[in-house]
Amino acid sequence: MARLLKLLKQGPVFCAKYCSSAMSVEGSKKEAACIAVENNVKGGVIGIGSGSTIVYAVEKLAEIVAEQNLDIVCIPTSFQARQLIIKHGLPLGDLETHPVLDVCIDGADEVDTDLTLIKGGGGCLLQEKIVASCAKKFVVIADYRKKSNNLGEQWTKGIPIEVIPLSYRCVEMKIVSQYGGNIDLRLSGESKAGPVVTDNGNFILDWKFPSTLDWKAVEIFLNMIPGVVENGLFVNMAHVAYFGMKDGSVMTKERE
Ligand SMILES: O=C(CO)[C@H](O)[C@H](O)COP(=O)(O)O
Repeated sequence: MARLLKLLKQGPVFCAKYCSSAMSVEGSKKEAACIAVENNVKGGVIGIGSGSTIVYAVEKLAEIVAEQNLDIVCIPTSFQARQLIIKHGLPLGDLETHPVLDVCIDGADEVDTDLTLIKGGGGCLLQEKIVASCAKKFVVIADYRKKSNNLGEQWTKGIPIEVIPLSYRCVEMKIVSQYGGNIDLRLSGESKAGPVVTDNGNFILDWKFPSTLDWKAVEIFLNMIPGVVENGLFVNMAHVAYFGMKDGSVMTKERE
């Protein structure tokens, strides 16, 4: 109890839930997702992110919509998100009819102390960034492995960059000549020979950057390269992050 009281006094970083047993990664994703939905969804237009953590958020959303008879519309950020919304019987909308969202909830691959994010581990960064940019509030949900002091400490696969297929070699060369590091074209693996093709028909480059950089400058540089459609750096976008911690607590970090 003393530890709980101490955590509750920690200003914007506080413990929303506490239990003493060690939590699995999946358990911590679920805790973060549930608290984020409880705290941020009161109805209205909701952006639904992609990945494994968002699955728990949609389950919780379906639960509270049924319990509280909430009036919502869900805007998907990917094919996966659309299927999740449909599976749970939630109202499906799009940006054409709902260009302003009340809140967007999404996972992340890494979150630094400024709430700068790397996203796109699941290859959905383009639609994720578009939908998040239309939301009055962008809420990130993540397990403890995603919380980091500097980008690259936790997520070692690099910054995903969505590119028009014919441009991928030229884009690679321009990035490496400006900043260094190395780049892999993301491949499908065993499911299909050849590159991953995004929901938008593009390729993904994963850039392993050499050091901590000025992320806003990098984001702008990347998006100025002809052939780049979007990159997985989300700078000054997230308003709040919920981290499910190993001890079962949920840590909340707001952008300063
Ligand atoms: O950006 C994403 C997909 O493009 C995901 O939100 C990110 O990869 C986190 O996924 P998970 O919740 O499975 O850890």
